[in-house]
Amino acid sequence: MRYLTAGESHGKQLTTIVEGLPAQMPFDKEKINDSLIRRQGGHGRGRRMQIEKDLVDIAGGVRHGYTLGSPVSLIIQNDDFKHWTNIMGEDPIAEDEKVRRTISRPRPGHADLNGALKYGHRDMRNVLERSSARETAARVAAGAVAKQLLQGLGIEIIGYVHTIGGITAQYDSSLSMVERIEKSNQSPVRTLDKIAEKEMMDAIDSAKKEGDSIGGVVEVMVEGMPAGIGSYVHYDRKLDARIGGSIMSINAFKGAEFGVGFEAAHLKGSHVHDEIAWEEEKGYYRKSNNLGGFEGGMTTGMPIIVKGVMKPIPTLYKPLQSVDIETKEPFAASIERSDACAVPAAAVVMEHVVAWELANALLEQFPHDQYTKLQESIAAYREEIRCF
Ligand SMILES: Cc1cc2nc3c(=O)[nH]c(=O)nc-3n(C[C@H](O)[C@H](O)[C@H](O)COP(=O)(O)O)c2cc1C
Ligand SMILES: C=C(O[C@@H]1CC(C(=O)O)=C[C@@H](OP(=O)(O)O)[C@H]1O)C(=O)O
Repeated sequence: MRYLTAGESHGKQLTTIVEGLPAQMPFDKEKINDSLIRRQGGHGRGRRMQIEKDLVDIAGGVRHGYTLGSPVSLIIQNDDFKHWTNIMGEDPIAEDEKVRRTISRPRPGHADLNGALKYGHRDMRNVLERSSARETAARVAAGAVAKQLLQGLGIEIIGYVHTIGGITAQYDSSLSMVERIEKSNQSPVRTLDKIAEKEMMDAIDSAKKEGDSIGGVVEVMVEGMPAGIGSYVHYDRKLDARIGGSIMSINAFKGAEFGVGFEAAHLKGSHVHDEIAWEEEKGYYRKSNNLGGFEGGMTTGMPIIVKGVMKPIPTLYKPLQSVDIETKEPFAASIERSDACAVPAAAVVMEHVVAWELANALLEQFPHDQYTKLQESIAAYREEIRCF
């Protein structure tokens, strides 16, 4: 499976094309809309999210609630476009107007300067429009399709906030998937800890008041993946590496860790490696899950637990020093609007990019043109490894 996204932040629309889905897969557009709405929410978002109401339009690949096996085309309108038609329109504009609207002041921490240098854009709007995390709506749409593929195979996934601005959620690690889904969805900062939730919101509010921004850590949990998905035989087939790469590709994400992750540097092997056991009903399992569901680039069959760290939002009301690329003079950056914290939204994004990698790996290992055949193959494989 593969997908492409197109569209600028203040352009007409975002387009996602998903190719390689099996035919006959139940397809519920409302599930995509639920994911899109979840991504938009969260304490700390800026004014743009009051303008947008992300809803998907299906423009191909689906008929009467089932996939056809042809590319699925997903469209999300940018409601803000109506305010940007002369800035973002495709027709040429008068030279003086162009000069007046040119952005020549790069923001530290964003893609502005590097993108301008690389593509030769003297107007950095040509960079920021596509480097904007508006594109994550298109990725969530693709991931929401992947989630539907996973659900029919008994695989559930949820993302929630672990840390915001140094406040870390404390939650019972034995919380079930259903409890995690409920708590994450009910929380305005998508965390599982009510007490931390209040502190996180306060941290966001005070950063905002100071004209600053904060980042955090997001965790994704997956249940129901069979063991042995991915491969150890080649670097680019290691599923944990692929997931890590896709997490790092989310705007502002700076790292990913599985299970105990970086903490492994301080622990003895006997406190890291998960002992193996077997029972007739569930087959092989681990007595602990310190490695977060991966060994040798393959799933262990235990829940996947993966975290991603998001840096603070780069666009700040509090000015940072930069250099105007026209005058080469230093200036203190000032802005019109921005999120103060988008970690809750990023939890939803990460959930969906991980879902995509899992669905893709399953289809790679069990290639099928028809969804029911994929379901049968996975069921047979589960049975085969249970009594292996
Ligand atoms: C959901 C989400 C919302 C974001 N909102 C903003 C924002 O309002 N302002 C901003 O400057 N950056 C925002 N970012 C981060 C930038 O898009 C990101 O820092 C930028 O693309 C540069 O990429 P890098 O940080 O990965 O190097 C957001 C990121 C995510 C995931
Ligand atoms: C539009 C979204 O996020 C945007 C991501 C973003 C950035 O620089 O990444 C900057 C802001 O855009 P604007 O300048 O239009 O306010 C955010 O609102 C979204 O998440 O849908």
